[in-house]
Amino acid sequence: MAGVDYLADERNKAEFDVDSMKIVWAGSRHTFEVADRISKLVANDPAFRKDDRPMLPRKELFKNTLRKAAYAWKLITELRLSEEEASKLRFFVDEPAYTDLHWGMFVPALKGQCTDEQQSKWLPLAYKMQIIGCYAQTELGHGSNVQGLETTATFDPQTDEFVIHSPTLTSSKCYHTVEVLCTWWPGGLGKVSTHAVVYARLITDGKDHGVHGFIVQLRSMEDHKPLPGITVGDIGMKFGNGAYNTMDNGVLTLDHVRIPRDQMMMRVSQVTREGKYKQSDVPRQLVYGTMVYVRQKIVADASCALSKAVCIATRYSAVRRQFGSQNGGPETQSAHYRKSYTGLIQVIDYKTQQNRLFPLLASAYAFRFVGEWLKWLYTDVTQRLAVNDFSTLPEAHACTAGLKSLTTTATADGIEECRKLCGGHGYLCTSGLPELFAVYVPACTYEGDNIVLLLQVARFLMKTVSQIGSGKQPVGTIAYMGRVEHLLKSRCSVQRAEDWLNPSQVLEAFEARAARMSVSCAQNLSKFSNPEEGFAELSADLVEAAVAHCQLIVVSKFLDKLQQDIPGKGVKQLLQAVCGIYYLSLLHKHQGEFLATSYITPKQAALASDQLRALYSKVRPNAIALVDSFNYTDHFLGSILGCYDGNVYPKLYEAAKKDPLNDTVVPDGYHEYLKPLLKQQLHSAKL
Ligand SMILES: CCCCCCCC/C=C\CCCCCCCCCCCCCC(=O)SCCNC(=O)CCNC(=O)[C@H](O)C(C)(C)COP(=O)(O)OP(=O)(O)OC[C@H]1O[C@@H](n2cnc3c(N)ncnc32)[C@H](O)[C@@H]1OP(=O)(O)O
Ligand SMILES: Cc1cc2nc3c(=O)[nH]c(=O)nc-3n(C[C@H](O)[C@H](O)[C@H](O)COP(=O)(O)OP(=O)(O)OC[C@H]3O[C@@H](n4cnc5c(N)ncnc54)[C@H](O)[C@@H]3O)c2cc1C
Repeated sequence: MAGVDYLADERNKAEFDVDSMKIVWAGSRHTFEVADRISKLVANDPAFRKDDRPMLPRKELFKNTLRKAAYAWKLITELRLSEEEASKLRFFVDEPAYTDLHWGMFVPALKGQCTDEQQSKWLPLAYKMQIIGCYAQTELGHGSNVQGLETTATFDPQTDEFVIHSPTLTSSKCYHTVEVLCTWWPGGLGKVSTHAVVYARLITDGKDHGVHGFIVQLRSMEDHKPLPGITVGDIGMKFGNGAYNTMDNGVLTLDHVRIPRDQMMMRVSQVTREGKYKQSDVPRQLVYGTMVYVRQKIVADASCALSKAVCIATRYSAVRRQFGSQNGGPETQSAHYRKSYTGLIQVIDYKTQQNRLFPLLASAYAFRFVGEWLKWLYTDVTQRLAVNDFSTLPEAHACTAGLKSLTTTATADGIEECRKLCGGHGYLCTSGLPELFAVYVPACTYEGDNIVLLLQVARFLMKTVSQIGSGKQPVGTIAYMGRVEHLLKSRCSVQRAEDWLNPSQVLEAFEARAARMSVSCAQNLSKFSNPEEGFAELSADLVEAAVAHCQLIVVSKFLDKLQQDIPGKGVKQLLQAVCGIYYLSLLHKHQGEFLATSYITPKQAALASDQLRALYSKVRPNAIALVDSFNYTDHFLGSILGCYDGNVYPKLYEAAKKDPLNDTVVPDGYHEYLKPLLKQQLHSAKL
C-alpha cells in the first residue's frame, strides 16, 4: 500500500533525537541544510537518474556521464552555487566523472605547485572549465614507485622549451607493442581532458633532477583532436557494470612533445632561461602535496560510502524476517527469541547479525569524525606551508596516508559484508551493493596502494622511536611515544565489564598496544646491519604496527568528539555506545595483539566482549534511527533493500518485471538455440 512506512515501529523505538543527530553527522546545522537542499534537488531531477547504469553499454554509459556533468555545471553556474554547494551536488549526483579529477587533482596541483604568476594564468581557465585537466602520474610500469617514473622532460635551451617524451617507445601509434612505457590510468585522460599535469624526470644539461610536474596541452581547443606527438585513449572496461566505467581512465604516449619552459610547475624548483636548475627553500616533498590533499578527501568519502552500505543493510535487516513462526509457535528457533518476539524473527535481532553489522555502523560514525579532524589537520598544514612552516608536513603525510589506507580497506570490506548481510537479495544489482562495492574498491589502490601507504606510516613510526631520548618531544598524533616508558610497563586496570567504558582506560590500552608494537619492530630492526634490508624483511610486522597506530588515531578522535558539547536528547549517550562498539570490536578482533603485548589479560579480553554485547543491546532499538540520521534520499542510496519506507518486496517484484529480459515472454534466441535442442530431445525420447 502506497504511503505506508513499514519501518515506523522501528523508528518509534529510537531513544534519541534524530534531527539533532543529523546535525552531528553533517558537522553543523549549516552543512546539514546545504546537504539536505542539494540532495533533494538532485533526487527530484530526472536528469540525474542512475538506476539504469548497470544495464547501459559502455559508450552510452559514458555519454550519459558527459551529459550529467554538463548539466550539473549548467546548474552550478545558473543557480550560482557556492563551492560547498557544488561539491555537495557532485557528491549526491553520485557518479564518478572526469570532473572529479579536474577539481580534485588538476586544480589542487595548480594551486599547490605553481608560482603565483603561473596560477594567475591557469587557474581562471580551470575554474571556468575553459580547460579541463587531469593528473597524469602513473605509468604502465610505475605506480607506487613515483621516483621510478620514466617519462622525461628535457630542457632545450635553444628554444626555451621542454621536450616531453615517453621512453622505450617502439610505436607511438598503436598499443600492441610490449615496450610502450606510457602513462596509464589517469581518470579524465582517456577521452575528455584538454590538459594534464604530467609527472616526468626533469633533465637539464644531461643531468637528471628527479620527478617534477609539467602542464601539457593534450587536445586541440578547436576540434578536441590530440595535438601532434600525442597518442591518447581509454584503457578499457574496469571491474563491475556501471561502477567506475563512467570514468575515462586513459593511456597516453608523448613523442617528443614540446611545451614552453613556463609550463613546468615552478613553486618547488625552477629552471632558468639559461637552463640552470634552482631549488626553492620549500621541501621537495611538496611535489607530492596534491596526493596529501586527495587522501584527506578520500578519508572523508569513506564514511559516506560505508554509511550508505550500512544504511541499506540495517534497514533491510529490520525488514527481513527469517525463522520463527507467524504466531510465535513451536518452529521458533530458540527460547530467547520466542520470549522476546511473537512471529517471525527480524534478522537484525540475531546476535551474529548485530556482531557483523553494528561494528560497521560504528565505523561509519568513527570515520566521519576522524575525517572531520583530518580536514582540520590539512587546513592547518596548508596555512603553515603558506608561511613556510614545514614542521607538520611529515605528520600530515603519515596521517593522510595511514588513514586513507585504514578507512578505505575497512570500507571496501564493510560494503562486501553488508552485501552478505542482505543474503541473496544483496547480490541483485537493485540492492545497490554490487555497484557500490565495484565503484569503491579501487580506493584501496588509487591514490597510493594501501600497503605501500602503511609502510610510509611505519617509516614515520620507526623514525619517531629512533628519536626517543634525543630530547625531541613527539607531538600531535604521535605524542604518546613521549610516554613510551610508562606505556611499556603499564597494565590494564579493568576489573568489571563497565570499566571498558572509561575513556582514559581505553585510550591507554590502544596507546600501549601501538607503542609496544612499534618498539618491538624497532628492536627487531636494530638487529639488522642494513636498515633497508631489515625494513623489507620485517615489513609485515611494520604494517601491523602502522595499523595499530592508525586505529589509535581513529579511537582517540572519536573519544575527543565525545568531550564536546553535543546537544539533543539522548544523542551523546547513543554516540558513547556507538564509540564503545567501535573500539571494543577492534579490541576483540585484534585481541591477540593486546594479549601478546601483555597489556591486557585473557579475563580482561573476555570482559571487553561482555561489554560489547551489552552495547549491541543498547544500540539495537536505535539502529534504524542511527542510519536515518545520515539523511540519505532513496535516490542517493539507489537501493530497493535500503528504501526509507521498507516496502522491499513489491519493489523487488516490480523491478524484476522491468528487466529487459522480461520484455518478451519467450526469450530472443529461443528459435535459434532452444527450440532445436528441445525438439532433438523430444525426438530421441520418442526413440
Ligand atoms: C558530475 C558533475 C559534478 C560537477 C561538480 C563540479 C564541482 C566539484 C567540486 C569538488 C570536487 C572534489 C572532488 C574530489 C574527489 C577526489 C576523487 C579522487 C579520485 C582519485 C583518483 C586517483 C588518482 C591517483 O591515483 S593519482 C596517483 C597516486 N599515486 C600514488 O599515490 C603513488 C603512491 N606512491 C607515493 O605516494 C610515493 O612515491 C611514496 C610515498 C611511496 C614514496 O616512496 P619513497 O620511499 O620512494 O619515498 P620518496 O623518496 O619518494 O620520498 C621520501 C620522503 O618524502 C616523504 N613523502 C612521501 N610522500 C609524501 C607526501 N605525499 N607528502 C609529504 N611527504 C611525503 C617521505 O615520508 C620521505 O620523507 P623523509 O623525511 O623520510 O625523507
Ligand atoms: C580506478 C583507478 C584510478 C586511478 N586514477 C589515477 C589517476 O587519475 N592518475 C594517476 O596518476 N594514477 C591513477 N591511478 C593509478 C594508481 O594511483 C596506482 O595504480 C596506484 O598508485 C598503485 O600503483 P601500482 O598500480 O603501480 O601498484 P603496484 O605498486 O604495482 O602494486 C602491486 C602490488 O605490489 C605491492 N607493492 C608495491 N610496492 C611495494 C612495496 N614497496 N612493499 C610492499 N609491497 C609493495 C602492492 O601492495 C600491491 O599488492 C588509478 C588507479 C585506479 C585503479
